[in-house]
Amino acid sequence: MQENQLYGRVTDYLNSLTSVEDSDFTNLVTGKKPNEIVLQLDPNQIIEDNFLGAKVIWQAEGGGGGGGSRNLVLKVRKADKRRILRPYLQHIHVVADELEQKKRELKLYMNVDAPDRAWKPVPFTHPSTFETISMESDLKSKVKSDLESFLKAKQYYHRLGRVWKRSFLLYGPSGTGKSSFVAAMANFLGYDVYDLDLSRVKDDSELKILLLQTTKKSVIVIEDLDRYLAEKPAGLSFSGISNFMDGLLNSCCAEERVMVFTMNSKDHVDPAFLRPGRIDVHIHFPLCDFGAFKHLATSYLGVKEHKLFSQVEEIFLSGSSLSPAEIGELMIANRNSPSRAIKSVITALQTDGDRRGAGVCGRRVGFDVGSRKCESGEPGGMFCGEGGVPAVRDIRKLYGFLRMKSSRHSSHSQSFDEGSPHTEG
Ligand SMILES: Nc1ncnc2c1ncn2[C@@H]1O[C@H](COP(=O)(O)OP(=O)(O)OP(=O)(O)O)[C@@H](O)[C@H]1O
Ligand SMILES: [Mg+2]
Repeated sequence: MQENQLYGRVTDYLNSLTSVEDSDFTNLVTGKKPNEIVLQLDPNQIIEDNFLGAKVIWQAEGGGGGGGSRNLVLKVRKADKRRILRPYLQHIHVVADELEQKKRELKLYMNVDAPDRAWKPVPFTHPSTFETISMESDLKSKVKSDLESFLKAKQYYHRLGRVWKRSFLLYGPSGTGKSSFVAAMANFLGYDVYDLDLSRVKDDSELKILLLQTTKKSVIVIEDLDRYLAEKPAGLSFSGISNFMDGLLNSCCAEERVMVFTMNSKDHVDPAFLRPGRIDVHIHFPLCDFGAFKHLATSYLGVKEHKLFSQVEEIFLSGSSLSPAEIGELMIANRNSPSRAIKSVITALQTDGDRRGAGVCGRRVGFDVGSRKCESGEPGGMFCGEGGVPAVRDIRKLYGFLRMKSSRHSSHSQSFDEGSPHTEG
């Protein structure tokens, strides 16, 4: 009568294999999340898997009447059995853990004022994902693979005697998608979010305590750090904040933290806060360019081409720009008529957007990985991606910047620099 937990874990593991998708048939069932569809082994279906060079076969055997199968039979060649069986089962446990982590309900913690002075959780239900954020797809893949390699790097960090954390700086004008991107990261990792409001923190020791109270597998976020630092706060010291950023205290008791700091601009921030090691990856969120506009038009209006596009492109090239949030709102408000939506964007670009984009090309769009990139085997520096329009691409190349293709509010080009904050030039 007791559920065999291994059965559930192996089932989750098998349902996640690409070979399920590749097979001639399988079952489709609704998942726990809205609109989620899960592939599920059919009784009598045979699935292949590979592990350490050995082929293994799983067969689900029907358990009569109830629909789902009740037994799973694993077939391994005799010659491979001794070598792979235990590590293979261990591998299934590890993958099942990761899948479980991704399925669990996430929480958003916020630090509250006296008298509690502690984290208060609420369910984290932000719908943002990397798919819903418009951003150069190359950049998006870089961020994803960066996060994935971080997740796998526990031994590596330990060997170096480093705290197992990764820090990101997201910077760019308002409405370019920085906060949405934080939510997308948390959803991607399946991590809880700790949203730290520094203005509610009394002093360095309270900051330390808050850090110690965070749990592993979490994203710790400080929004608008530039604004906070510019106000020259009385309670917190430089070393208090930088120790927090370094996660020093956490080295004894907790790991797997992703730290994210957002800023409108890093121009007036003490470079010591941004040095490699303290911030591993810099991602710039720029205002829209024509490529980003087209991406928004595709997602918000369902329009890939339009006769007004050439006029829009010209306006962008003349130096006008708006944030993805501003353009997105106009598109949502006029979503029933793409022509009207695009005309409203043109009007807004001509009035509110005049010259705002003048710095966009010159100021980069990129994805710079700082020094940490070297640790993961990649050279530090800026990666260059493709733009959407030849003329724009040329300008980007000229400045050596990588531009994000789409953005809505915050989409835009981002620079993802791991390691060297100066890569943006
Ligand atoms: N790149 C983007 N792709 C899709 N939607 C975006 C993008 N950028 C912004 N948006 C939309 O614009 C709105 C505002 O974005 P967001 O709050 O993430 O911007 P922000 O950069 O954090 O702004 P602020 O600096 O003012 O906090 C969100 O509703 C989001 O959906
Ligand atoms: Mg924000």
